[in-house]
Amino acid sequence: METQQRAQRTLNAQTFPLPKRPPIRIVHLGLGAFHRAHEAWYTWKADSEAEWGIACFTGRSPAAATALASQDGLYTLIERSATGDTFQVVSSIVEARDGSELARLRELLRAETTAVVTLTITEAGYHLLPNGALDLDQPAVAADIQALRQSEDLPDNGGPSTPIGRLVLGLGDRMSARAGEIAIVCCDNLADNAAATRNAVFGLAQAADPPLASWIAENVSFVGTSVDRITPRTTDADLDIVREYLGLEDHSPVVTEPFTNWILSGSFPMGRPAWEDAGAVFVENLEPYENRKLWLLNGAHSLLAYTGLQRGHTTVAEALLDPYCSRWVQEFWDEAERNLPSKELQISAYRAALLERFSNKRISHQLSQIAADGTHKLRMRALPVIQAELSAGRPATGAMRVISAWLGWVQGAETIQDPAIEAIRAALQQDGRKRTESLTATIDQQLAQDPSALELIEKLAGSVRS
Ligand SMILES: NC(=O)c1ccc[n+]([C@@H]2O[C@H](COP(=O)([O-])OP(=O)(O)OC[C@H]3O[C@@H](n4cnc5c(N)ncnc54)[C@H](O)[C@@H]3O)[C@@H](O)[C@H]2O)c1
Ligand SMILES: O=P(O)(O)OC[C@@H](O)[C@@H](O)[C@H](O)[C@H](O)CO
Repeated sequence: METQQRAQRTLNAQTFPLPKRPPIRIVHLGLGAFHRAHEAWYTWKADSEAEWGIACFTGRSPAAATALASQDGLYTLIERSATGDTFQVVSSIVEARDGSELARLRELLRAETTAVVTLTITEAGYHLLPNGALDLDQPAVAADIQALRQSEDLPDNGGPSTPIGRLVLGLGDRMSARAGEIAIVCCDNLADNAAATRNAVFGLAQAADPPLASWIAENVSFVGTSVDRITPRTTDADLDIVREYLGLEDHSPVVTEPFTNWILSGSFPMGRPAWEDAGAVFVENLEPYENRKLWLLNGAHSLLAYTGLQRGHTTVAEALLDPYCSRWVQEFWDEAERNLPSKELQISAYRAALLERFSNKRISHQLSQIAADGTHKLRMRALPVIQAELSAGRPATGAMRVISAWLGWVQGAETIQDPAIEAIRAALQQDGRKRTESLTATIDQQLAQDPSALELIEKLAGSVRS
């Protein structure tokens, strides 16, 4: 009875009283599930918790901000192991806003107290070309360049619409206010994500406001990271579980696995939380860790998504139970491992741990979620392994199967979310080898010009469906 009465009430600072909230010193763009399971959790768990609060902005829709703001930024983190759930109420997010609230974003970036900007806006959110440069021809980017050119005199509801455009706008304010240096930390699954973010931010500033680009070159530290914690979308059943446990309504709980990893490389000129207290690791050379994670974990995720969906599976754990999918993962991993410093990175143990993590049936990680934005993802998850294997004179069958499975999936999928959707649709109008070539070209032009690669991609397609 008491639980029922409490469940009428929502989780917030009145129903869940806390000590004084920390001051905002971090601005985060991309208020999604992952940020709340990862960086916000590390910030809350660190001993510096009382010093570092986060203001979060959504990317494209206000929904996540509205729900979280109504709870004073508080939310429940459900850590879901194979055997049960544990619950923590995380309080490091002190403000949650829609990304279009530019006045507040600009105010925060003008403040000397703001020391760090972090990003989880998805791979596609950076609008980068396959060569890593900003795609200035993308309509959203071109519109942002125009908006930034009139940033002194923005209309009421005008202004840049992409997270990178909004960030560049705020950096212009920081420059004018002489508020000092700042660190920008990319927490998206991108290869060399510090350079990718620099290319996007610097490229946009250079196109819109060259003096600002020079200021960015001098005053912004781009920090690279490898981020890891499997965090699927929250379901209605999760809301019920939290209500039962907490006795309060929480409209924004997050479900994640117990495993978590954060490796960072770069400097923080205005300071940072003591994230290492919560297990984060700071290294000089990020690349081997990043490759290990992007190729082995994310590469296998994409392989399971495209093969699994074609074979009638819906979650990662289900696909892994399919002996074919599981064999293809091992075959891909063998190839990837050959191109990693295996001993130093303890790849055998890493692979064993991944199998255990993927097999957690209580984490319902939807293959359809992983399948989105394939052209961007495969460039980082499978292509580097293909390139390394081909240059060593090997056929790269395991990694080529990831590309082949993607081709098979796009040819039968009811809905495709991808930044290259127009090129994909055009390719689907073609037949036979021409179709294979055009689809492959949406991922990599060079691979599409390699006849033996195309032959292998076509040959492997049959095995996925059989
Ligand atoms: N979920 C995970 O397990 C996980 C783990 C490691 C890293 N990541 C990284 O975090 C990213 C976000 O994951 P999530 O689970 O929080 O997703 P999510 O869908 O919960 O949130 C994504 C956020 O990015 C914004 N966004 C999405 N597409 C955008 C676009 N094209 N332009 C601008 N903003 C956009 C959304 O509005 C939202 O604020 C992933 O793409 C990945 O790079 C996720
Ligand atoms: O989040 P995405 O869309 O980049 O990729 C889907 C998954 O591969 C990814 O979310 C992993 O679960 C995550 O990277 C694990 O740390």
